[in-house]
Amino acid sequence: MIASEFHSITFVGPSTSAYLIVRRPCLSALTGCFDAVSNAARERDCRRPVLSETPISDSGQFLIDYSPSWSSIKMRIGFIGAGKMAQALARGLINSGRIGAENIIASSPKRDYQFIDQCKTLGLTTTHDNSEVVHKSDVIVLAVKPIHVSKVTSEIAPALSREQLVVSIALGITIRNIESLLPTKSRVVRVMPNTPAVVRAGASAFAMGSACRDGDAEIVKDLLSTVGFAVEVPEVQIDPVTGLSGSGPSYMFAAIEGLADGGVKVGLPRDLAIKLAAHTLYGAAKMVLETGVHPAQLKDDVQSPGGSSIYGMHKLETGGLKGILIDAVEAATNRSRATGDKALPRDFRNAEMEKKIEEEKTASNPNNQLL
Ligand SMILES: NC(=O)C1=CN([C@@H]2O[C@H](COP(=O)(O)OP(=O)(O)OC[C@H]3O[C@@H](n4cnc5c(N)ncnc54)[C@H](OP(=O)(O)O)[C@@H]3O)[C@@H](O)[C@H]2O)C=CC1
Ligand SMILES: O=C(O)[C@@H]1CCC=N1
Repeated sequence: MIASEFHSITFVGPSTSAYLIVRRPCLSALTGCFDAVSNAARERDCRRPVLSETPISDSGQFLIDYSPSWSSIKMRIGFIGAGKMAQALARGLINSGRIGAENIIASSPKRDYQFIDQCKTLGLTTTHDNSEVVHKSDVIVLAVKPIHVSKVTSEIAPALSREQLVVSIALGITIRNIESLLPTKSRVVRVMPNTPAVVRAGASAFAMGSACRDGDAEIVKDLLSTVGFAVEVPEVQIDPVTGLSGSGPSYMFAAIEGLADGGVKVGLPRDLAIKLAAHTLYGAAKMVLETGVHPAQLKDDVQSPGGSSIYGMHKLETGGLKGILIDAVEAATNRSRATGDKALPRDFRNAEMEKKIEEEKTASNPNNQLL
């Protein structure tokens, strides 16, 4: 807790609100007082506190409301790396109306104007200085390729405080590794999102680091739920999530393309074929989610005896459709695991890891290229 930011808490009424005197109206002020506030809240059987957006008096008095979610806090989000996934998340968050573009900053080393133009179109603040992102953010998203993680963590470490949450979306890099690269007790969360976050139809899983506080999982879930489905998982499941939903949009785009090619082959115009294919995947996914019926049953409902779809299905199974999908998820999961191991600085590897990395190099990645 930063003493200069925290003055006192006075409870008002039985359970739903209190006054907190702080000097700065930002999340760090609230999270800085978090222990005191949550202890007081727990005693009163209250839920997570939310700070009012504006002072209710000239003396820096803010209202804490215990009933709503964290979403009304003015959270500042910083992206280290402003590539495809960072932009998808930023665009999804902004389009939700929950986070203003003025509260998002993104950094990239590129001094050409493409990155700046893309971010400016979104209304984001941009910088080439990663520490500036840290200075201006409550939540810092590491959105760089795995090979750049150790470099950017060493750059941001001196500027980082325990009041900030570090969210890594980097392929394969473990929480333990990121924690080792940052100051002791840094609050680290590992997230695997996917690009449909851009249209707020993402699927993300997250795992909490060892120094995270009560309430951090809610902050992350709240943010990710703004751009789609979000679920907390044990970290051991993050590589499998990467193989399935993190990488999955690419499989599904290929499926749409393939279905559309089929449509074109049998005489449909290309643009119509793409629309029909996309709506078909969208509708099938929506049915699974909204009916709760097992996909095998929904598939059977389409296939009349001797009808067209069982003929199509026979072709797909002759080609091993489900087996290929299983192989794809498994291969991508293994690639995620191996990438994380290889991207570790040598100091963090042990003999067992080195052996696994060497085996993986020879078996499945003869060129051993890092991403
Ligand atoms: N794309 C996807 O669908 C998903 C990606 N991810 C993960 O997200 C991370 C980013 O992926 P993605 O957005 O696709 O990749 P991109 O290459 O599009 O973005 C990476 C960004 O990081 C920037 N960068 C490189 N070095 C630094 C540095 N030292 N400081 C700050 N920024 C730097 C790059 O700039 P420059 O272009 O100048 O090199 C680029 O803008 C990866 O770890 C990936 O595995 C996770 C889930 C899904
Ligand atoms: O392929 C990649 O590197 C990233 C990770 C998950 C999806 N895309």
